[in-house]
Amino acid sequence: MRTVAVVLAGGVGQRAGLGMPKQLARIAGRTIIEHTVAAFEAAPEVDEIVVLMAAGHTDEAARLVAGFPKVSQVIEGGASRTETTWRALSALGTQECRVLLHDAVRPFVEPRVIADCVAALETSAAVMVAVPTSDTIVVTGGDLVRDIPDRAPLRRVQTPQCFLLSVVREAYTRALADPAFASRPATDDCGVVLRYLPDVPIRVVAGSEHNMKVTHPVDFHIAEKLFQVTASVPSASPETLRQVLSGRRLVVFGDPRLGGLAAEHGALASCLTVPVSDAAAVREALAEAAEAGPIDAVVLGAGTETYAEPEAGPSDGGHVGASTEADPGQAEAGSAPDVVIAGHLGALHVAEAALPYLRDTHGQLLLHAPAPTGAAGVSAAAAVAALTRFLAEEWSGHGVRVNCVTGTARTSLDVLACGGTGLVIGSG
Ligand SMILES: Nc1ccn([C@@H]2O[C@H](COP(=O)(O)OP(=O)(O)OP(=O)(O)O)[C@@H](O)[C@H]2O)c(=O)n1
Ligand SMILES: C[C@](O)(CO)[C@H](O)COP(=O)(O)O
Repeated sequence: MRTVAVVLAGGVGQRAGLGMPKQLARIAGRTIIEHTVAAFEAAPEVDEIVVLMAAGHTDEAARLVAGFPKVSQVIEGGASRTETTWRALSALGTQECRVLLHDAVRPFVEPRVIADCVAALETSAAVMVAVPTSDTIVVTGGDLVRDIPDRAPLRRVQTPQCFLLSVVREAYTRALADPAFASRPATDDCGVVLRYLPDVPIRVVAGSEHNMKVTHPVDFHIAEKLFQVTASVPSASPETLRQVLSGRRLVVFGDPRLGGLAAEHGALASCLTVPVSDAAAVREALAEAAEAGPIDAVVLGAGTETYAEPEAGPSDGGHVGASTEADPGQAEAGSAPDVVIAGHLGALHVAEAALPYLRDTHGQLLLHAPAPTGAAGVSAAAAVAALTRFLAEEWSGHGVRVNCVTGTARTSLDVLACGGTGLVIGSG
């Protein structure tokens, strides 16, 4: 039986107050709806994704999700969440399937939650995701407290809410035929099943505190921070790496290991050993590399391993390897530590020089952040992370992705292959 994830993005986001649907707001360089669709695209249990989008924004949604092969339809949503769900159910045809109804504005849904939901559908026709409440919940009447229910069995409800199609469709058919439903609509899909098919048990799967719903203005700040601390990339398979890298031209400043590893997967990698603290030298080197053909990715290498040599004393802030700085003594004695000069300034120089080439190929810039050790390392790493997020946002208009990594050459390849932007992997 196929499993279809339905991403409900039909709302207008009134409470968020952006003046546009909040699912189109960017967090960590990507719209919320893209993050959410990406979560289901990556879930092996999901075969197909159907997107329901607010009226007037379906073309934009279709453009945003065009790169996700599992997306089969982008449909206009309804005036209420219930109506949007009904449109989705109507679009799914008559053949039985598993349906995962998910709020587009819950972009942090975790692989474990999706897997648990699909597994629970093996034995239950209706599945809800929920977490215990850490607040005391009260029942009010006017401005008075009427009751304080026992907190232990209370749960806060999340999505996805998952069903066999025939079951959820029957519940909605009954609800829409009931004149009382319009005056007291359900706030979630399990509520429709509970009210109209009370004999169908609804299984509860443990949700996650990360699976927040972006609803109010403050949630954008929380979500941005959550993306920063939870960012990770899956380990790409050799087939994926070959698919992504084969025939692609990579220019790597420093880090010959990364260039070599990329070449093993079919990339055409050029490793440049120019001093990245010299903006003109970086520009010239890239111009020369571009003579050989379009550039798909530019990497500022020489990260962790080069900066965090154990023998580097705190006085010099770590040294920059010869692979990045042809002449490590280039940075003037007594000036900023090399880790700042090559790590931060080098990132600025490489980014500035790379944009014209990456714009042409809709390519990717990958910056290696210095290891966040010592005052110089910590501040340089933070600067490169902030630069990454800023450029990811700014360059998304050019179709150029920007990511940052502190880690091994292999992790860098995973980041190059992951399709994300604005990611800071391996440090905050
Ligand atoms: N007519 C609607 C209303 C809501 N939703 C979706 O249901 C999810 C949860 O709804 P909510 O947070 O209330 O989103 P909005 O309706 O956009 O927000 P608001 O109520 O503040 O306007 C969102 O992904 C939203 O896009 C939908 O598909 N169709
Ligand atoms: C479905 C839901 O996310 C479960 O908590 C919630 O009920 C949606 O409510 P909203 O008012 O449409 O955001």
